Amino acid sequence: MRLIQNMCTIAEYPAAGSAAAADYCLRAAGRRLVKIAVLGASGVGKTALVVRFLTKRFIGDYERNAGNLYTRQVQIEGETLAIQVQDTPGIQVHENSLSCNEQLSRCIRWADAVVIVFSITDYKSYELIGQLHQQVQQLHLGTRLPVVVVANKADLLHIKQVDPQLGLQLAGVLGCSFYEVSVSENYNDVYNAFHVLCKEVSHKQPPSSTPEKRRTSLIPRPKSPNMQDLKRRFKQALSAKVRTVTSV
Ligand SMILES: Nc1nc2c(ncn2[C@@H]2O[C@H](COP(=O)(O)OP(=O)(O)OP(=O)(O)O)[C@@H](O)[C@H]2O)c(=O)[nH]1
Repeated sequence: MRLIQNMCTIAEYPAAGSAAAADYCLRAAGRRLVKIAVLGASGVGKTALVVRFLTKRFIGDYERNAGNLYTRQVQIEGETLAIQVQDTPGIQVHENSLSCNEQLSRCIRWADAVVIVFSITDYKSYELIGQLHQQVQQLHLGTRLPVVVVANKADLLHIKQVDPQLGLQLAGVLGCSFYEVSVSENYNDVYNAFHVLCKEVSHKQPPSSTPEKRRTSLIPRPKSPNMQDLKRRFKQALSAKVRTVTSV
């Protein structure tokens, strides 16, 4: 959708180079960077969620998502953080096994935090959560990546297939935070889900150095003059002058 593409899109499903360049720019501006991947089955409202968070607006229809990366700044506990949000293409399930392609694995590895979305109107999307969480853990062995489980489309109670309570229980078992939201009807819950994630990541990261400090460390200090060399050159200059005077 045009609106989405005009927003602060950095790259289409970033190749390692472009994502690294974007990271570099943000970090060079002295901002701490929080990278969030949004995962879930197709049609659960991932793009709608990301766009709602970034623009506060709900837009009904989107083209099928190819995976866009967006950036913006947020205030967390008085500090301005740069955040990047990676929207991912809907995940396909084949015979109950999750096919996690290379793009998706790269995206999970890249992330500092993950939002796993399901729709209360789609039981299969709920069943995917455990598998997605497992993928995240496998790709971040030895670290506990902050994960939020989001149950979306809370406004569609009349066609609900999953009791949001189940989502809450599962999130508890997996050790994740849980938010029940209606992207179409409520901005605050969406904001809170991302906010809590940013806070968790920022608490884990070391504080950033100021841009001023960075700049000074990048510019090499001039070498102190070599006194022996200066003396030698001075003597040479003097003797040349004497020679010129004698020859006159
Ligand atoms: N009623 C209602 N509809 C929603 C809500 N969130 C998203 N939708 C609709 O659900 C449909 C799918 O939303 P998308 O954001 O495109 O879903 P996605 O997960 O990005 O889909 P893929 O690109 O296929 O992965 C769209 O028609 C949205 O308008 C919600 O909270 N309530």
